[in-house]
Amino acid sequence: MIQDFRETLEITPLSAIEPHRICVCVRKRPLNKQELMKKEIDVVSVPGNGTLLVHEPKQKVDLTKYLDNQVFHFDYSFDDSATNELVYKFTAKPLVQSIFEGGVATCFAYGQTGSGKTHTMGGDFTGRQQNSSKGIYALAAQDVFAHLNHRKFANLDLSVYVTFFEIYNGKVYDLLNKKTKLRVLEDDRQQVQVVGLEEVYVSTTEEVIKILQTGSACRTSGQTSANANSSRSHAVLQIVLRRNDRATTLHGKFSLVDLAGNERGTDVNSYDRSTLVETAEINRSLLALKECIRSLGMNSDHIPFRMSTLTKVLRDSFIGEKSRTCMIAMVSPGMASCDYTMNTLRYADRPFWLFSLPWTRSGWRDGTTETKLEIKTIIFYLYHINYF
Ligand SMILES: Nc1ncnc2c1ncn2[C@@H]1O[C@H](COP(=O)(O)OP(=O)(O)OP(=O)(O)O)[C@@H](O)[C@H]1O
Repeated sequence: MIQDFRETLEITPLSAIEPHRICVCVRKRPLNKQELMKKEIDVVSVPGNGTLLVHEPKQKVDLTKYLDNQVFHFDYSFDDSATNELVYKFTAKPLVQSIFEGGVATCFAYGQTGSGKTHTMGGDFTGRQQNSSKGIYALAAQDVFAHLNHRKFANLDLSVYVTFFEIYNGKVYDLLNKKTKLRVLEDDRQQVQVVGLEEVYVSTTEEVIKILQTGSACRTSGQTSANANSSRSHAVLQIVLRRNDRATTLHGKFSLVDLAGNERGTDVNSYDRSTLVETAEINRSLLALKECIRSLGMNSDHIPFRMSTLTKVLRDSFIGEKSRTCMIAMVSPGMASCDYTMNTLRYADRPFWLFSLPWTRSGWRDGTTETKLEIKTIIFYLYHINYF
């Protein structure tokens, strides 16, 4: 049924859309060896134009079979044939320019365990070996050096630094300094500082790749039902541009975040206390991130960045006119992952949908409270009855 349905779909090639402050994309990975061996059915279709469909085979009471096709829309949707280079071109690449213009950019990889976050950010795997030059981290670094030497930005007199750290169970560990545990402090001007974080000066992509290899090797990992080498922490690579003045003033910052898997407790292989605490902490920080992105998209005056260490250290990403964010939601294509895939898509879909609501526009502030309340109620009611 899925095959027949797919043949009716019109495939649209990828094309760039107008850049905006928050970009939400989805990437489907191919079925892996184990899934192929188990003859798993691929239930995800990506016809292009930002659309992704999840097919759920169902049965009516009279036992006739039918397909329940759930449709999701994003800025971009990448199918299982997309390479890291292609994903990079439409997601993180447009953000590189913004940091040269003095902005703060953030790119998140989000998804279920084993859905391809580390593959996308850090590079493809051959067994346990990762090709770090083919991930979004390295591709972004390469572009940063290309911009640095471009005549348009050469007169800014900038230098490039990197930091690489992980957040595990709400604590920050420096991956470039023997996994030293660091404190996160907020000063009276609400500036968040990770005290003692190693910031390394770099002048070539190769240096960044070396740093990535050293740092990734220290990252906290474990085993889940979907991934034998699962990252249990959020990894953050920051590419920092500083002016070559006496105070090495901050010019722009790009944070590239490989988030821990969004699985529920049932996904992990052991049920000891530490695993449960770890899972609860991961889910809590992902919820905090969602709330911050939603508030950012709604132009809210209050961004709840204190809800978790992850959002605290990324405070700059949610505040300020010049901040730009890209979220890449990864999905596994197999039928067995269907529930998790739906969870990921709903997580990424909801804030995106909210951005187009009237209260996210500047003119909204001028309306009367009663009208605002009425419009909000009607829209929430329509959403509730699945009108959209
Ligand atoms: N687009 C892709 N093409 C080919 N292989 C992929 C793709 N995405 C992921 N994989 C493979 O799937 C496996 C799991 O991917 P990866 O480790 O990136 O998952 P993850 O989302 O980071 O998982 P976790 O949250 O458990 O760390 C790896 O062997 C990886 O090479």
